[in-house]
Amino acid sequence: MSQNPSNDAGRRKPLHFNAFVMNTSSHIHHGQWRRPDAGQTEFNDVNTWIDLAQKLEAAKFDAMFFADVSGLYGDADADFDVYVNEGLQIPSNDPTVLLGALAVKTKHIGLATTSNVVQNHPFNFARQLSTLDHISGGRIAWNIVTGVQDNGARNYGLDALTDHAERYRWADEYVDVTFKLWEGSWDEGALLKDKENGRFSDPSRIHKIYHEGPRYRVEGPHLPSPSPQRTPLLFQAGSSASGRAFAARNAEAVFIIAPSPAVARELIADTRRLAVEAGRRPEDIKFFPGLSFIIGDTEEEARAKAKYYDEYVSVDGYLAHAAIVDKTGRVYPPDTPLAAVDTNTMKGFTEWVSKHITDREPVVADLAYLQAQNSRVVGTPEQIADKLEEWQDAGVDGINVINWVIPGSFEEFADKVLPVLRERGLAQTEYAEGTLRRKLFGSDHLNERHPAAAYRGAFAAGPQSWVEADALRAGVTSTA
Ligand SMILES: Cc1cc2nc3c(=O)[nH]c(=O)nc-3n(C[C@H](O)[C@H](O)[C@H](O)COP(=O)(O)O)c2cc1C
Repeated sequence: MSQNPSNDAGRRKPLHFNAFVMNTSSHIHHGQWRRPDAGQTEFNDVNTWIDLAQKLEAAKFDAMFFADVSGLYGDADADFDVYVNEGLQIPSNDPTVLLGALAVKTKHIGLATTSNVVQNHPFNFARQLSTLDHISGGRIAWNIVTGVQDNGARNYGLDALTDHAERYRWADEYVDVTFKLWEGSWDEGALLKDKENGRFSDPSRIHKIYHEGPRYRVEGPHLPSPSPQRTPLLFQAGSSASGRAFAARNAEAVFIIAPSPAVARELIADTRRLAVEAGRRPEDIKFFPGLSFIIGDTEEEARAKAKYYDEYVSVDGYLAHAAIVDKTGRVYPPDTPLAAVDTNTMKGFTEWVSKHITDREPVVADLAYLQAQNSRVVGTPEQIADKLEEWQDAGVDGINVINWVIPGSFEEFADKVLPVLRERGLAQTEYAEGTLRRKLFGSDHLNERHPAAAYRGAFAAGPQSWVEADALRAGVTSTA
């Protein structure tokens, strides 16, 4: 679908801006934590995050987006010295827990956490996010990830990272359980708080879900009552064929790393096409590339700053982060041609990079190069605004702003770039009222085209015991 980024008056539509962060010292731009102005070394201190969240809210960022991992990157059995030396996502703290603190210290900004299907049982996870959605007044988003680390899988009792296609089947069942709990278990009006008649809730409007699948058996009901959004806003970040199909069915926002607006355009068009095939509309999914900015009042100043940032670059760090392992968990050397890579990890990212480097043989080190160089925009606020217009013309709806240092990168972006973007209509000046989903899509709840909506009101007429549930499933199986 072609996007029309301008409104009737010819002004640009605002892009959404997320601050992309991680509860650790070295997230994306490795080595920068050594800079004197880098505050991310103090990530254990909750005030680092509260201060940042409040600054971002004052600047009208749409959301704070926390990445997360379940273990270490790299070779499954090699030493992990490089990660520890670099502070590369170890030590790191749980973002979902942190959101509880940020929720009470902010009022408007969206709060997105990343959680891998391996790390938490869906019943417990659904309860945690409902609780956070209550605490925050409906500002929670979930970045659904399936994990990319062997070590992350081994931390949860598996021998190795689950096969790529199977990970997405796992994610399908995982989200299915959460959708049943969030959307179907409690009907509207079930919560009474009727002091006179002594009825807290209405049992006829609260349902067990009797979910049974290959990995999970969950009876329900959901323990929390419905939170403002019920289902949190759903982010996703995979871009392989299975990843795009999963996003097309389930995601409301997709985080992409694209080497150029042209590649983003292709990826977006394809995912939107798949969304339509899945019964949704192209505009039901918003796309966010990750970009970082080096901002100068003049071009010379911006270039000089880039040189200074480069002095702190850790090549070892970028290579270690981009390390791609084969299916037995062994790291490919950086000069391995991408055509020779057979991986279970970042399949989509690897495929899209190989497809779009056409002037030479793409190699594993190009993945590190892309993170380090291609995602950065160096220039004056006006030049940055021009670049963002190019991304918007390619169909993106917002930007995940990747930081070099905390809080400086976001302060600079807020002070220097956002005013120029606002003049062009490219950034919001005020928050819209209501939940995060209402701010982005105009309604508190998932729209009726989303698969989770099918569970609304579905369980009153459904099975009322495991015996009935099993019989129903057996019937469905035998007629299938
Ligand atoms: C931009 C981007 C950000 C991601 N962030 C995370 C993350 O924070 N935690 C995580 O476990 N995986 C993360 N991933 C991994 C994806 O969720 C996914 O598991 C991976 O890309 C493999 O899926 P694919 O082959 O479909 O792309 C990210 C991937 C991309 C492209």
